[in-house]
Order: sequence, then structure tokens, then C-alpha cells
Amino acid sequence: MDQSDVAGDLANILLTEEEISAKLDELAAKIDADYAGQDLLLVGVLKGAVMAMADLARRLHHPVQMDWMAVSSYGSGTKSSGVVRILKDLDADLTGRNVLIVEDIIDSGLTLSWLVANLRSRGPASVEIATMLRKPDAAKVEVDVRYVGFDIPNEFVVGYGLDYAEKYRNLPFVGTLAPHVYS
Ligand SMILES: O=P(O)(O)OC[C@H]1O[C@H](OP(=O)(O)OP(=O)(O)O)[C@H](O)[C@@H]1O
Ligand code: HPA
Ligand SMILES: [Mg+2]
Repeated sequence: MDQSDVAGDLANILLTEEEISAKLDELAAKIDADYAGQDLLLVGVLKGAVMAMADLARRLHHPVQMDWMAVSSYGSGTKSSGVVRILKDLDADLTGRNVLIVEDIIDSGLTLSWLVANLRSRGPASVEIATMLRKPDAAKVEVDVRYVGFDIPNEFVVGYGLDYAEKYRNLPFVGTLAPHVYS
């Protein structure tokens, strides 16, 4: 998809590619320091976290392992159903591991609070969260997050992994959609 094809669908650009890149550098440096000399398993949450996971992992100097889980609570809409389904489980055994969940966004918090409880029940040494985006005003449950890229307003955003009806994930920036896209 040529990005000029979707330009008419966007209302606003919230975060540029450069802003995202600089933030990833910061987060990676913190993670490298915090886990120095320790085992670390990155768990990416499909599909939205693909970009954040790939870009963050490449900035780490730490010998991490990477695994993936697919859960879905949004389907094709703009509201969380609150019901989280596992579409694909991890391959790794979490017993005694330091787990860092990598997410694109914490919106209501329902997905992550469910996922953290689920992963904690598997006997890991630790479970922490790194998310690129968080919407503080949308929180329905509090989630304890160790690494946050950006707090953003309570608006539906797309790009950098985030979709609307499976589109716009490949935009290298984060933006909001024009109203006509929803109608
Ligand atoms: O904090 P919450 O309100 O629970 O929302 C956050 C979750 O919603 C999105 O996933 P989605 O279910 O859309 O799946 P996707 O990553 O495949 O798009 C996003 O990637 C998070 O996993
Ligand atoms: O703002 C959002 N955009 C896309 N997907 C999402 N999943 C939760 N919040 C969002
Ligand atoms: Mg989605």
C-alpha cells in the first residue's frame, strides 16, 4: 500500500517515525540496564506488537529470546469486548524465566491485566510489561507497567502495528483516522 493512498484517511499524526525511534532507543537502554546479566524472554502480543517487538529487540544488546502469543479482544471494531481469547499460545515454558511482555498499546487495560495474570500462573521468575502507547484516560483496570513509550489521549489510533479492521498496521507513524473512515 502506497502511503499516499491512505493519506486521505488520516485526521492527525500523533507520533512521527522519528519520535518513535528516539523513544525506542531510550526504552532499550533501560531494559538493557535493568536485565544486565539476567535471562530475558520477550513475549510479543500479536498482531499489534510486531513492529514494537522487532524494533525494540534490535536495539537491545542483551541476548534475549523471543516468543509470541496471539490474543484478541477487539475483533474488527474500535471497542474492547473485554473477553480475551488465546488464538495462539506461547511455545516457551515460563518456569523460572524473566518475562517481558511487549505490547503496542494499553487502552482499557483489560487485555494486559488478563495476560499478566495468565502468564504469572505459569511459574515465571518475573513478569513485566513494555508498551509503546498507553491511554491513561481509558483505563478500566490499573495495570502496573514498567516501560511506557508515550501516554496518548483517549482517541482511537492506527499505525505502527495498530489497526482499524486490520488496515493501517504498516504505517510507520501513529495517527488518528478521519471520521469518514468509520462510516
Ligand atoms: O487495553 P485494551 O483495551 O485491552 O486494548 C489493548 C489491546 O488491543 C489491541 O489488540 P487487538 O485485540 O486489537 O488485536 P491485534 O493486536 O491483533 O490488533 C492491542 O494490540 C492490545 O493487545
Ligand atoms: O486505539 C487503538 N487503535 C487500534 N487498536 C487498538 N486496540 C486498543 N486500542 C486501540
Ligand atoms: Mg486490533
